[in-house]
Amino acid sequence: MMYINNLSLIRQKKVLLHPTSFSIEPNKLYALIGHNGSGKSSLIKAMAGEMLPTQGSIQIENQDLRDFSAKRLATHLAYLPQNLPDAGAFTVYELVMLGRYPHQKWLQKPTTEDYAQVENAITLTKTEAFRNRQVSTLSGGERARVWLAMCLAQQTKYLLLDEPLAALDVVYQVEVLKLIRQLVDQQGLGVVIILHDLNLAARFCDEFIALKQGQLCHMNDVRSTMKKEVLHSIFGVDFALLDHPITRHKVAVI
Ligand SMILES: Nc1ncnc2c1ncn2[C@@H]1O[C@H](COP(=O)(O)OP(=O)(O)OP(=O)(O)O)[C@@H](O)[C@H]1O
Repeated sequence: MMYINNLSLIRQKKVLLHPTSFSIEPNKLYALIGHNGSGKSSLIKAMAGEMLPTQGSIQIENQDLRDFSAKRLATHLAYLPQNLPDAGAFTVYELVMLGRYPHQKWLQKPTTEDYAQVENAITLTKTEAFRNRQVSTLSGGERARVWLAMCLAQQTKYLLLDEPLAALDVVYQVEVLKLIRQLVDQQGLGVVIILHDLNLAARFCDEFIALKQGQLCHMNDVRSTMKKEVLHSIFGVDFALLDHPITRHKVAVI
């Protein structure tokens, strides 16, 4: 389990996150939603240990995040930031292999397990076709899948993904969500994913976590979230709910 205990974030006198408590279970896929600027990236950064809490704490497997070395933390959780870093001259294969770093010993060559996990991550994300290309030469969507492959190669219990679909075409948006759903169901991962598409979130996720002006304003399952009054309370606009054969709930802003 991952526990967020009374966490608040203040930067330059601005409250990014008011005191917030909730927990993340393995075997569940959580959609983190809310307006632009509501604090989603800040919260996920803090959960990844990339932003220090102003107050409160985050615990993973009953230990405070601040007590983990960066390397050991990276064996528990993988974080995909919204703005992907420059991968320099790395090839796709080399970048995905970097995901194995937390499992490797100092100056040790990759093990059979490392090679196997890299192959698996490349296959799952359908990035074989450009495995030997430099990451910098890839399209935005291809690059996003490669960084996801690096996170998967890390083989962690928790995945924290900040808008991983933003650069993907409609086909890959669904492909990636199907893959993440499969990892949750078959390998028991706990995944938090920032999404703006409520229909995709309703189709693939188990729970919604909603922020509004730095406040956790709602956390509940899909059925309890996909209601006009709940969505109105989160986003402040009117929604129509339409029947849809696959998603069960189809949302339209009106
Ligand atoms: N280090 C910082 N110092 C001051 N303000 C910050 C800092 N980081 C974020 N903010 C502000 O905090 C608010 C929340 O930012 P955050 O990136 O968490 O929002 P978000 O919900 O992820 O938004 P989006 O959907 O646009 O990505 C924004 O108003 C942002 O400008």
